[in-house]
Amino acid sequence: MTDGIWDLAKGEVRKDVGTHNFKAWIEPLRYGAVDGRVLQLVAPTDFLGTWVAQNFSDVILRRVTEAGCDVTRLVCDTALPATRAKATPDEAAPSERSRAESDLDRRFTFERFVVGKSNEMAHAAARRVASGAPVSFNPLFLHGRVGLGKTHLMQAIAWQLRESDPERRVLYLSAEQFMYRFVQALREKNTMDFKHLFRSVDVLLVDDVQFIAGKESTQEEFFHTFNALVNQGKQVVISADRSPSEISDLEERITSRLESGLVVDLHPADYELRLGVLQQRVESLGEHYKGFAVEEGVLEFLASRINTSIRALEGAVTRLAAYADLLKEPVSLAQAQDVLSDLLRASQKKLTIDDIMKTTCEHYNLRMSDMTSARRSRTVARPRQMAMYLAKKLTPRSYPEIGRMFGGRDHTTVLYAVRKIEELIAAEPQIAEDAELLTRKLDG
Ligand SMILES: Nc1ncnc2c1ncn2[C@@H]1O[C@H](COP(=O)(O)OP(=O)(O)OP(=O)(O)O)[C@@H](O)[C@H]1O
Repeated sequence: MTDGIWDLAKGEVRKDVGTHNFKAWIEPLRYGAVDGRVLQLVAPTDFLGTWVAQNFSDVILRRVTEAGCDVTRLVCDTALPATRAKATPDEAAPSERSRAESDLDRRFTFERFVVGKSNEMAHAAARRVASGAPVSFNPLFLHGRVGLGKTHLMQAIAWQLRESDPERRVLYLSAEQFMYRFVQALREKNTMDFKHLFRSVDVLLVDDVQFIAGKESTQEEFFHTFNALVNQGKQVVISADRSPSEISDLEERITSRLESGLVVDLHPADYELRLGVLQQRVESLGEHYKGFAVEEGVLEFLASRINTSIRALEGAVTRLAAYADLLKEPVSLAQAQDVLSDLLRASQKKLTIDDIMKTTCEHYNLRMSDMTSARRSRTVARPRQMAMYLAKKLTPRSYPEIGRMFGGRDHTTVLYAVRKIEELIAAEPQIAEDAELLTRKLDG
């Protein structure tokens, strides 16, 4: 490719993005090089480069390809990466790596997000923000343990907002990148540019905000950026691995600011959601690995056994797909257990009898002391038997051990309780439902 092709493509990009965007973001770019199918453009500042890569990649790549140079990825840096052709991915220049990380992931869209009970609130709030309607809660704060879909939802918001209005300035970045850029601006003594650029966005999405806890000047800058945007009625979306009040080393004023909008929790995925994600992954991997299939019961088994994170579920399916590709036949349950044995072991939940007692008490509205007391009234005795039954079913504890934990009871009492509940499950729908519900709650 030559400068000429870039000039040609630029003219078309201008039509796509409008004069305002063109002047602000595209005009300052210089043609760098084409390396394989990677187009390298040179940006005057780091921020501008990130912005272009995040907001205009698609249109630039399309127009350059139409102009005669087939490219599939855009890198926008302040300088040309040194002879990358020979570098392995691990050796690629650091700026190259951080640029790649700053791009939105194509897979993280609403279409590919499976909704279940545990994430429906977060999904609904994200959809609301992504609709682009006037802000009703600011910020939207999403939190949850690792791998439950925070980044996916944040990026889905960014994709949709950009798609519905390419003029809208939507910036997604991790808190770490925010800090990195801020420190760089300090070093290069251009904090004014930094402030101006961050404050001119329409929507700011900052992922993993717990990262800036304890980092004083970054927190300070983040706080001012945040306030400036919220005061102008610009939408802010934040994510973290815990709720604002649980992030230690975060200044009090920031915590209360973060709590001032809508705080939504992504809960660990329940069985149905896990199964839904597995089915979706098998379907989408089937497009790459022709004929990839698993035998009946395999996904149900994995959904019941892998309950750590959705990321772990995805990893499991990817591994099965690679295996099936070698095998050229549907994966059986025994093969899946074998191929994923390490994952299955790591996911085995260490459920305690205390957990079981607690959940059972919550369900029947009893006190923990009722589990170990000598009271025999039906309202207490039946739930206690249920808890014993669950303890036997869901933990490796023996009858005598369970008896000891339930207030020093004899092992025959536990044996009787287990049999009794089994009988009742077969005879009384209400008991069967209780047992099912509690098992789900405890076993993920
Ligand atoms: N509901 C869902 N439907 C489909 N895929 C999902 C869902 N939730 C999570 N995933 C997938 O699981 C993986 C992990 O999700 P994501 O990166 O969003 O997690 P996270 O909560 O941001 O975790 P971390 O804090 O580790 O960054 C991603 O590949 C994502 O696409």
